[in-house]
Amino acid sequence: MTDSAGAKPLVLVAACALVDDRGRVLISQRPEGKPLAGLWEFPGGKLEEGETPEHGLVRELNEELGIAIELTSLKPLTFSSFPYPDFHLLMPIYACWRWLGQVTAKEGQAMAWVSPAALGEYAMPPADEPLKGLLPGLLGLLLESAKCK
Ligand SMILES: Nc1nc2c([nH]c(=O)n2[C@H]2C[C@H](O)[C@@H](COP(=O)(O)OP(=O)(O)OP(=O)(O)O)O2)c(=O)[nH]1
Ligand SMILES: [Mg+2]
Repeated sequence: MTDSAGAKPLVLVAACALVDDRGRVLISQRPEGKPLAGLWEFPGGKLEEGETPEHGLVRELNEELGIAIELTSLKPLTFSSFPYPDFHLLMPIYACWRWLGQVTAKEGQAMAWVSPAALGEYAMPPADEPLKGLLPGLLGLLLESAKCK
């Protein structure tokens, strides 16, 4: 097996589908100079040492978007596990319907609010490809089964 256990570092990234009152999700474009530049992703980033996924995501969304989120507003949605050439990505993805403040591109990134059904029109990292088809149904299920808003 080429992708044997322990061969590559495991990188933990937490990401979030922020959902607005029209049911659209926020994606942002990875800037020039970063790996996977130009691709559209869910806001979030690498966890720091000792950080839980929820705390890391609250920090990242504040840094990247200037918003404040309560830990309990982050609803686990699904995850991605993907073998990049240099590392293995493990990325829990949350959904969030509630935040404080105006969503602002703090790092100059391009942003778009898109219908979950239209995610297929955007070029996203390979780790996100399976999510495109899953998200509309998963968000609907989560909304039906829990008080998310
Ligand atoms: N945030 C995010 N990262 C993703 C997604 N899909 C995906 O493969 N990734 C990968 C790209 C990167 O290898 C990694 C995130 O790393 P990053 O460098 O953007 O992390 P960061 O926001 O902490 O940025 P930095 O401080 O390291 O510059 O996860 C996604 O939907 N959202
Ligand atoms: Mg990031």
